[in-house]
Amino acid sequence: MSNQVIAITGPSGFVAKGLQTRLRTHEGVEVRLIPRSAWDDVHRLAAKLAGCDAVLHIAGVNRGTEDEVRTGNTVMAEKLVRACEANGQTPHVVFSSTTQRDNGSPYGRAKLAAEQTLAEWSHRTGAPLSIAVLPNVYGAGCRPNYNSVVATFCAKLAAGESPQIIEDREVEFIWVGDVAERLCGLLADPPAETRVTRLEGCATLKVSELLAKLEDFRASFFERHIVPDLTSHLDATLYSTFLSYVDLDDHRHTPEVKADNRGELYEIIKLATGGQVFFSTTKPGVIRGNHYHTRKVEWFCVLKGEAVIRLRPIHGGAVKDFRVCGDRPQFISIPVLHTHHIENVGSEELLTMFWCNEVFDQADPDTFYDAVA
Ligand SMILES: Cc1cn([C@H]2C[C@H](O)[C@@H](COP(=O)(O)OP(=O)(O)O[C@H]3O[C@@H](C)[C@H](O)[C@@H](O)[C@H]3O)O2)c(=O)[nH]c1=O
Repeated sequence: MSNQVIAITGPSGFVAKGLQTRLRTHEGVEVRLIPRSAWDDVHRLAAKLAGCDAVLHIAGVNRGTEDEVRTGNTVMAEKLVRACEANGQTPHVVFSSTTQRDNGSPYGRAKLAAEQTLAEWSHRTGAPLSIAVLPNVYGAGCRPNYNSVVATFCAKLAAGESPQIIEDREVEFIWVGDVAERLCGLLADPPAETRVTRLEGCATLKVSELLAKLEDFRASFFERHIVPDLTSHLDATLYSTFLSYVDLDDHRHTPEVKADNRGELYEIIKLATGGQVFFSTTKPGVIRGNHYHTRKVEWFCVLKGEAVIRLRPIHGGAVKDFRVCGDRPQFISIPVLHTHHIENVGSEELLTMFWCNEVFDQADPDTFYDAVA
């Protein structure tokens, strides 16, 4: 795609923004944004499109009166064709259509008619045409209360409101980043004949299942302060989408301080599947620990100060010393059934970061006192 001029219609929409984000990484590609105002006059549109190698035609109207939906889809395709004809150009057009193209709704009919207009032009002129059929797209930046249940639910939940299930049907979802990747893939491979590509979503969920997931994200973020299980692509992208709707003022988290005469301890990052990250301060000369675990593993990393970490197998064996200092951070992993402690041997406060594979549970801490030496 290098040295190509690529026009994007509907550039303020979130799918188009996802494409712009992705195309930024392609060196030598010039992206030309076609604003809505250009569509008022075919000659102005033609001037904007002149010299373009490809057009990512993303602009469209998804909701509105029948007339608005027709004008915003079918008539736009007609204007695109006329503008290309006025320029005598045959750019590769990548058109974003919808899985609703076959459902007979005004929107579906308008999209299908737009496809047909473009296909007829492509057939007549030899211009390459790629039609991408998209399921329900979600991602950061999608306007709530418009045409995305994910955006509407995320915005409401993040604002402390309760979304309503209007129709609990199954919906196929695709993440905007995947749409951008797939559309760029089509863009890079102009077809000889009109090509219709159905973009598969990453999951199909009932609206109630989606709401349950997002409600869990809300509770884990605002109440439990824990990162949920993000192992699946759907959950990872839905979670990042949800967080993008959270007011920036709500992104500050203040952990509880657990202080005693040894220093302070803060649990900072808790992960439903990955345990927790925490850190402590330790006063000079003070020892923390002198305990072992039967199932938990921990990693220690001194970030500032000087320390000795000592381990001893509880069923017999010598004490092992690790001298560590913040000037050259190193992780020491602590095996189970090894009693251990950390001693601040420096003259200043010690700052240590820890990871444990379990979130600390006061009712079941798996921590047993046994002095190392
Ligand atoms: C917004 C919202 C939706 N819903 C339901 C209604 C629908 O059955 C389902 C999905 O609704 P939406 O995401 O609004 O839209 P949708 O799935 O009907 O349509 C979407 O699908 C794509 C294929 C189209 O191309 C897009 O343009 C988009 O409109 O969620 C609720 O129950 N509560 C709500 O608050």
